[in-house]
Amino acid sequence: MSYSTETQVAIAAAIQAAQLCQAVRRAIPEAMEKTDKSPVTVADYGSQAIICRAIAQSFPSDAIVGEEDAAELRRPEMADTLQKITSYVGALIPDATPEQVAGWIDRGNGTVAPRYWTLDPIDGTKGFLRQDQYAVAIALVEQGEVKVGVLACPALPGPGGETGVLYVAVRGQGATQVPLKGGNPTPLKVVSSEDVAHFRFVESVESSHGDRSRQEAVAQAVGITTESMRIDSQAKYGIVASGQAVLYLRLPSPKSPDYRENIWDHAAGAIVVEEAGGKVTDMYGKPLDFGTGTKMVDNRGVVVSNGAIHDQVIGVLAQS
Ligand SMILES: Nc1ncnc2c1ncn2[C@@H]1O[C@H](COP(=O)(O)OS(=O)(=O)O)[C@@H](OP(=O)(O)O)[C@H]1O
Ligand SMILES: [Mg+2]
Ligand SMILES: [Mg+2]
Ligand SMILES: [Mg+2]
Repeated sequence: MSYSTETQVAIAAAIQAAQLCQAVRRAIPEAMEKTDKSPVTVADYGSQAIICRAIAQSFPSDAIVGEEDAAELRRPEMADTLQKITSYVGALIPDATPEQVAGWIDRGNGTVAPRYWTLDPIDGTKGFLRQDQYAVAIALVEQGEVKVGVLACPALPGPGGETGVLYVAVRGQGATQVPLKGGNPTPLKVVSSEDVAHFRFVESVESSHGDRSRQEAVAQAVGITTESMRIDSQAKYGIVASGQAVLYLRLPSPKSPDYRENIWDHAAGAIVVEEAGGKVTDMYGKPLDFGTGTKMVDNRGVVVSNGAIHDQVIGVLAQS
């Protein structure tokens, strides 16, 4: 299957959602209280509304599993927030009503099915608020395997120095990056074995989303001598896919050892790296199973590499 309509719909939706997120972020006052999460709330919901509407229009019978839902938003005390979201959505979809917006968001309340879409309207919410990295992630999954992945990273510098990159991958057809503002797509390729300068690893900015000391020990054991790059969101997958780092480690945090990863936090990024020639598994070397539900209950941790060093990383993990 070529998945060309699916890919075009996901690309257009990701670009619009990213525009909405950037518009919300530009309006964040510099002196905003650190604890005020309202901008990310507006952008999260607005982004999910745009994406679900687009998918539902083109693929009315497909299930959509999104991170957010509109239950909170429908409460009377949230009317102002819903209005605000509707005005941001309305800048892209004229005449959108609050009721429609809530309905589009709830279209993302589906469950995992033989064929379904998953989306993270803003991945890296903490990065979004920090004016740092975040991503809009959309993926199509069939029989537990990701077939299409589209990842917009609106704050990430692209290869030409411009800000904002769109990563696109289709199973068996390779992966490309293109400036979010438009331009020519270029193929993505992971770090090659000779490219020692890029033998670096990436991990989360949030220390509670991983096990930093173990991640550092594993990286050192496979010959990575430089300090980690810390980047929010699935932008980390883009960094590995584009050959800027050889490894992304996400090991269970000692504070939440039973944590299971969400499908929407990995689906789009994983196929981008795989189609760029890399490998993605859990910490035991098992493929990520996107068919078990919203949480990947049969996987622990995530290891993303250029492929060449993968078995060595899994071997070190087995012994440590
Ligand atoms: N304990 C724990 N362990 C692992 N992962 C967790 C944990 N808690 C949360 N999350 C999920 O992490 C998502 C953010 O991704 P990152 O850690 O890559 O980015 S960041 O450093 O937090 O910005 C974040 O996604 P968003 O909610 O979309 O931001 C969460 O789904
Ligand atoms: Mg997320
Ligand atoms: Mg999110
Ligand atoms: Mg979240």
